[in-house]
Amino acid sequence: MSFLLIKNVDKSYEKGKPVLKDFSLELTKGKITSLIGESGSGKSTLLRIIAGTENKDSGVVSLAGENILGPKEKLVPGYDEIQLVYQDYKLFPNSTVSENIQRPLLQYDKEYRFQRLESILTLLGLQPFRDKLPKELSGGQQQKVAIGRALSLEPSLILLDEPFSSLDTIQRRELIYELKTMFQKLNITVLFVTHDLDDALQMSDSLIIIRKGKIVQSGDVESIFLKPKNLYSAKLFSHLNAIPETKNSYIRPSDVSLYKSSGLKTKVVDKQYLIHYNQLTVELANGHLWQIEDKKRFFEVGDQVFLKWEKGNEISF
Ligand SMILES: Nc1ncnc2c1ncn2[C@@H]1O[C@H](COP(=O)(O)OP(=O)(O)OP(=O)(O)O)[C@@H](O)[C@H]1O
Repeated sequence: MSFLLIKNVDKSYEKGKPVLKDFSLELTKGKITSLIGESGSGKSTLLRIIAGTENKDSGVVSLAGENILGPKEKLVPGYDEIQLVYQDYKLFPNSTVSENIQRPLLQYDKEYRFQRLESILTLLGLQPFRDKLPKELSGGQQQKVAIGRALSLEPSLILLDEPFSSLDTIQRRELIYELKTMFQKLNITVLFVTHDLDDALQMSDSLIIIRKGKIVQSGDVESIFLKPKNLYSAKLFSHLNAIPETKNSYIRPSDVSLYKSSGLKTKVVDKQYLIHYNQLTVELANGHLWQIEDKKRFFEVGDQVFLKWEKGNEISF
């Protein structure tokens, strides 16, 4: 049964310029889902509508059967059980870590507040920083405080709006792993919005791809990778090489094998040293350029290289 239900939601800020178009989506309880889309595709608008802090023009959003209303329909916008975490943390700069985390709990009694605070500090490994100010913490630690603050109200749905964008790769990987494990343990439903496929895949196996306010494809990562519905979904995962004399057939660089003699004849025009292979740009007889992976780091610029791939690995639309 779906826990979060979004049905036929439309939203535009300006007449004739829809940001979300007949948008529908269902999430099951306790599942982490990544939503990926380029800048301006409507991701943040969608999250604000789900959180009840943005009005929609039409459609329905419900959580566990309860309709989520926008600011126009609800006196105090937002819901305790739905928490939105932003890229820029939005911490109170003059409040300590503990004060920031407890902030949403001010109307609760002292004992509950203290108990929530201690469990969150422990859960997120923030005990050593409890009396520090945000500016004394790293970006990753500040984001953990923001997530701790969101968790203080025991939400059942967490919406993450590009929360790792300002962190470096190592910090990001570590934090994503830590949070993913924690969300699973707490059985919290998470919708993680990003424009970075790597981050999306680190966080979950379930992916929604949106473009210009519409879902382009959704499902488990492997099935989207193996059977992308369109060029946009396919290109999110890797470069695509257009196969000559076909209409819309492509092959991924990782599926191409390199030979010294037989196969599709090409010439190396550029070589780039990458961590696991040399990335070669090769020119085909028709003048088209392909990208391929030289895992043995054998070929040099100017060499002839012949290419083959297994039948069935082509991606066709
Ligand atoms: N409050 C607003 N008022 C007017 N236009 C807005 C508002 N918020 C967003 N928009 C416009 O709606 C479109 C979608 O924006 P949105 O922030 O939802 O996309 P996004 O996918 O989250 O983009 P990004 O990754 O850059 O944050 C953009 O064209 C944006 O300029």
